[in-house]
Amino acid sequence: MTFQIKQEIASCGGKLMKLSHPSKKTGTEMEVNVYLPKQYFHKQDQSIPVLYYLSGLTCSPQNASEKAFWQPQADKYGFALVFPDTSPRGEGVPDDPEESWDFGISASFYVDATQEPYKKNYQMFSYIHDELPRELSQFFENKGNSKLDFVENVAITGHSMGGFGALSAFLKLYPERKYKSCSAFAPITFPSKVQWGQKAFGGYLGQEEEKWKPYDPGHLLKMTTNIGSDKILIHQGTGDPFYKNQLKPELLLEASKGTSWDGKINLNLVEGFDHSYYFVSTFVPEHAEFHAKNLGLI
Ligand SMILES: N[C@@H](CCC(=O)N[C@@H](CS)C(=O)NCC(=O)O)C(=O)O
Repeated sequence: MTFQIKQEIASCGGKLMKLSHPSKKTGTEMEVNVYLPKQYFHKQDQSIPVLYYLSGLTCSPQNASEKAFWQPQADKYGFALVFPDTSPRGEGVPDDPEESWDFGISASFYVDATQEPYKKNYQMFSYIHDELPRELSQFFENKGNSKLDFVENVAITGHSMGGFGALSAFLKLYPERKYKSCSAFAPITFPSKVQWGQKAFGGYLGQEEEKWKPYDPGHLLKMTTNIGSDKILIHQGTGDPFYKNQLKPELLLEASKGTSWDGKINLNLVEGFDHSYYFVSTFVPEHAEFHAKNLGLI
């Protein structure tokens, strides 16, 4: 199984590669964008770390590639970027019976579904955190001047549903130190407590709330022990229409009280910012610096 190169686009000092590949996990062709920073094109002694960016509801890999402005930051510090898709797509992939944009296609919530008819294709947790990094490593092995590290020296971030996906994966895989750092832009922080999350978890994982806990950051904080000085960086705009009813970062802070994550969640409420990429791109430089430090680049 390998990748097809759909397009290679010169961007900033490096190159954006638009790729697609057949996924065993989702049973579909998956699109993914990879940004190779300028350092990739000059021989490096050290391998180049990777930052994964998970997008929000209604997105494809294109939204963040085009308007989050990560590329100059990747060049500044020397990390590569991976922008996966937000769900499986294509013929036969079940969508939301209500035809809403908050569930189904482009709304996978990055979990491994256990419920019919979703479980066949909606295996996004295993796809993103296991299959995709392995496949990318193989594809890029012995290509170009530099080695890319898709598996070990990696960090994760995301926006909205993708912010949830980043928090969830970081905490769920924390015992094995899969991701060196985690940040999020306007994330859904405690999905079990809000309508978007209840609909998604109910549909993909079933109605039993116990089955939601292993993906829910609000519960994972209690199930995972912070072993050092690890912090999570979050920005949330106060003018975001989803802030008070779906995202609710205060719930995460509350849930962290008395746990090993108490005081380790750096929540920045930023006055007036909305939910859009105008907001995301404004705070990308701060998140880039945070991850660059944790990836050992500065
Ligand atoms: N389609 C929804 C908005 C959904 C939305 O805001 N999606 C965010 C992530 S949750 C996004 O990134 N949208 C794509 C974009 O801004 O490029 C609406 O009509 O209200």
